[in-house]
Amino acid sequence: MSRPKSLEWSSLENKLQPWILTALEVMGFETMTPVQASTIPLLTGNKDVVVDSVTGSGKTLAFVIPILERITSELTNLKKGHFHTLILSPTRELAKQIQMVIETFLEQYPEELNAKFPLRSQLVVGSDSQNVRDDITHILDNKPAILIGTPGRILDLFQDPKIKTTSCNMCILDEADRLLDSSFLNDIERILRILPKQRRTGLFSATIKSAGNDIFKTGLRNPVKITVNSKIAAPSTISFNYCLVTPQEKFLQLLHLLNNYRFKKCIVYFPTCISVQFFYSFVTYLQQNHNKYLSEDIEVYSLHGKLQTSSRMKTLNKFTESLMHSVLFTTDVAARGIDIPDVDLVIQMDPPTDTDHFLHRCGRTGRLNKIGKAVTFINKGREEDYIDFMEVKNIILTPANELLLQDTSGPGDKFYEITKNWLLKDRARFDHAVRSYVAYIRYYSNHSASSIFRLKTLDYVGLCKMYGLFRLPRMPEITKNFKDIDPSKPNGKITFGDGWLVDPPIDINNFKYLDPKREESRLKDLANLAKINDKKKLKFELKKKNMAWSNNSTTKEEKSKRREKMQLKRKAIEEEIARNGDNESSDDEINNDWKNEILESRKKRKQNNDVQGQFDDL
Ligand SMILES: Nc1ncnc2c1ncn2[C@@H]1O[C@H](COP(=O)(O)OP(=O)(O)OP(=O)(O)O)[C@@H](O)[C@H]1O
Repeated sequence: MSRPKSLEWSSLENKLQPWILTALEVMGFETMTPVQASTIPLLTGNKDVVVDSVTGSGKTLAFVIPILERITSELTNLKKGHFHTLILSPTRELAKQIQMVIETFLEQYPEELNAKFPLRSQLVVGSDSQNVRDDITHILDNKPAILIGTPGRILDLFQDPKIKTTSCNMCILDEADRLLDSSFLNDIERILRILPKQRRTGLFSATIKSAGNDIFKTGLRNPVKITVNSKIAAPSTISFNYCLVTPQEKFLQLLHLLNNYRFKKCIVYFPTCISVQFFYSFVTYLQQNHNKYLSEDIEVYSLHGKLQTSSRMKTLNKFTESLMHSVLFTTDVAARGIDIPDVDLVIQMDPPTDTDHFLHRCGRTGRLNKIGKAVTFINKGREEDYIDFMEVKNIILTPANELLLQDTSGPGDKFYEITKNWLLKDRARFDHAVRSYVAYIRYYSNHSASSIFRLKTLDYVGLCKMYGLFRLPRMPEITKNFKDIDPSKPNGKITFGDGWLVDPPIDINNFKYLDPKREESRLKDLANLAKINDKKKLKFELKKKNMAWSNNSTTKEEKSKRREKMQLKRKAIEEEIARNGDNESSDDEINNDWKNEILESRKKRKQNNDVQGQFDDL
């Protein structure tokens, strides 16, 4: 099969089924895109494919049409528990989106055919409202020919003997390089081993090169590589800009840009889930109380991997369908594949740790010949080398500082006061800010371009101010780095010149939670702590008076048991930090802020053990 000479649907050698052509007409897709013209004949005609084509170039239809063609040209009734095609996606949102595209086609599937050969699809993703048993019941009742899912949940499904994989003759990996990276590879290999060897396999991505030779772990047979526009890394309709900012003014500058630049829909990428949560609640407060910073006419949504599936899907729908100027605060969970045609502005609060993510994030705009703008904030005086670094990767970033508020000295300090005062009204906000800050340092320390994004040169004070903090959270990284920079500070104790970070402007013991229950439990903890301190004091006094207090105290045996227990606990915490990617976990200074982070994340994991994959954790 060769690529058709024109982009007309009718020019395909194997004519498409009439109902598929009707569906294309209804959708208004008059001609094929180049990637569709190249891929459809091959995948329909029994070839394995590896497809590399920029974001927004129409890869979804390049596999959806061959799937529907192949199923309906065979027209066989599936036995109970069997399915025909498996589509794998790294995120639930993308899986849902693919299913919606398939369902749009199926609306045109003729009734008389459907009566004899029903053709259905089913989503198989982690969800708060449906467990894997529900998935199985649905599959047994509805006999879907196409399953679209995320790797973890598909693997769970395949553990049930009622699900039969022997009829599966096609498997698609969308965002294949992501599915083949270390966090998913194991699951993908297990899934592919379960599927029949005699099947067609298709790999699709805008950054497939990153998967390297791992593509052959998918059991491809004589694959055809399809590369569209190999010289360009991104669609030419996207203008790539950067703005130089300082951490302290970064959020203020974001709001200024959103208030002043004309856009329809904008996606703002933050480096962590917790910073999305933090800035989303802050911006909601600002819109209600200080709307000069962000007009109430702009709708803001938040989407990240810690939200339950149903609310993630709802948010994405609302953002997609909104007719207002709307902004989505999100993480890399919405970086790949998500197709919202009206997005004309993408802002990255920080460059992503991975260059591929840069392309995928920016690729949410400028899709299929539409114009889009992608702005990346870069820390002034520290990260400018990133511009050259991206040029080497064929992405030319041009300056757009005119988008920024020009004189920030006064407004910047005023904005910090507003952020800080908002924090001071509720201790929960302060905790949230500390955790966001800690997570940010973790993100920064894991940056792949570590020679540009260096912890040692980070503006810690500015960063604290961005979160409205008034004291520097204790972290081994910071203590270490500042010890190195300023050895005159004894034991790494940091004073930061003006000392504002070590001397909180409030009595920390009287810093209250607004939530009465939380406050009650804090007061209880405080009282217990006081008791422990009293006990310690008493022991100390008794010892001083040289009295025999050993009868009251614990035996040596008990003490050594307790010490052992403490050591085990400490080891567990250190291991948890190591698992979370902190390469300084061996440091003795396991500090309170890290512990709080871990305890909090454990609590959350208990509440929602449904969270899936590392990517979805973002
Ligand atoms: N033949 C076509 N004619 C017009 N529009 C099309 C055609 N094919 C796809 N589109 C539209 O183009 C947009 C981008 O398509 P799609 O989401 O498949 O891109 P993609 O290459 O998968 O992007 P990404 O790499 O970001 O996942 C969608 O809105 C889709 O509806």
